[in-house]
Amino acid sequence: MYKYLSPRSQNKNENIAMNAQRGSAVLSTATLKVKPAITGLTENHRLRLFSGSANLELSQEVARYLGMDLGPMIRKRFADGELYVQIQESIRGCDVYLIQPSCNPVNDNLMELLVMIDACRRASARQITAVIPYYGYARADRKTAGRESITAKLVANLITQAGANRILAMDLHSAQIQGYFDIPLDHVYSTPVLLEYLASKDLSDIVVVSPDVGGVARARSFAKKLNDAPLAIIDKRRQAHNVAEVLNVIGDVKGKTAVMVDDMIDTAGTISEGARLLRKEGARQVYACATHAVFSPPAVERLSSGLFEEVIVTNTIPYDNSKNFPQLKRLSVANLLGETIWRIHEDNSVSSMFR
Ligand SMILES: Nc1ncnc2c1ncn2[C@@H]1O[C@H](COP(=O)(O)O)[C@@H](O)[C@H]1O
Ligand SMILES: O=P(O)(O)OC[C@H]1O[C@H](OP(=O)(O)OP(=O)(O)O)[C@H](O)[C@@H]1O
Ligand SMILES: [Mg+2]
Ligand SMILES: [Mg+2]
Repeated sequence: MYKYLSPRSQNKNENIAMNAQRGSAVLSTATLKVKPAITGLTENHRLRLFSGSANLELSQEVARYLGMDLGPMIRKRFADGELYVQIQESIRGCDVYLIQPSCNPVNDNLMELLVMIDACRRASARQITAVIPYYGYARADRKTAGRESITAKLVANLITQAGANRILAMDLHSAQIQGYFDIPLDHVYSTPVLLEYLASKDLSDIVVVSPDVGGVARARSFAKKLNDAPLAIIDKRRQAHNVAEVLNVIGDVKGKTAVMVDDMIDTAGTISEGARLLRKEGARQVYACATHAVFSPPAVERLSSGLFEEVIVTNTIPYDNSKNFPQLKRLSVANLLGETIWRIHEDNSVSSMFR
């Protein structure tokens, strides 16, 4: 499976080494490959990285991995609240990567992404890739009742219409969102980062649990990579928006270490109600893993109430450290995103990172 580097030195002249081994790539110092972005070797296809304001810290980490700086960009608001963006260097003929998760405030962050894409298109960028570590509006992925919008599709239309040529997204809420785009979309997963951390904990007698039906494929794949651990599935219903009700657990959890896996934790209703049921059914320990820490109130209260040994999330969404709680572990997906950007730029396989 793909093995990512621990944060690299900020030395811009440092090279990344890639050593392909049996279809998976292991980064090592054995074979060095100089990045064109650093050396200017392929000047026509220069890679440029820009960040929106949604998660600057993550963008900076990605830039560090790639051994480059974030491109200069002015972003400000006019007196009336409208947004102004100007790229501060020529990007004519460049391959531009715009990093912007559409997290809360979702409409502002989404609009900023659209304006950035439009600015790059009008500045004659050769290719524009929208790097969207967290895709907002993803849960509106179908009509669950009459006269609703499929907003995830609307967002895909907006991003495409703005001028993006390609999307890089991480752990989309549902796989079908890939098909909402008619431009290439690389879908990557935080799994290698989560699994590496779990491996360091040396847990035994694991059962991987999907907290709802939508998470089954994700949990099954996770279980396979955890030495073919058994799978359990929770039957969750929603009688109202933002209200999760768990009915039953399918599978044996008694005496086991339950590792719940989900794409996101929002209000934490799903994961905490699920954990309560797992405890009731005799699970010895409960770990929660999720890529996107949306953490809308009262998530922190629910997650720190003693149901979990640990709550393991990533940094696709920025986190207010004042809301930390003892069980929270935040892992970085910056190197994984950086490696993916590099592979896209170099026309190398992305899927082989996750075999
Ligand atoms: N952002 C959202 N927060 C909470 N619930 C949402 C959001 N966007 C759409 N929804 C609703 O979630 C359910 C999804 O249906 P599932 O069968 O649970 O996938 C649906 O009622 C959406 O309106
Ligand atoms: O923390 P919460 O506020 O409970 O929200 C997070 C949950 O909501 C979504 O599932 P959804 O209800 O869409 O069900 P699905 O995964 O089966 O589509 C998401 O996949 C999480 O499971
Ligand atoms: Mg859903
Ligand atoms: Mg779910």
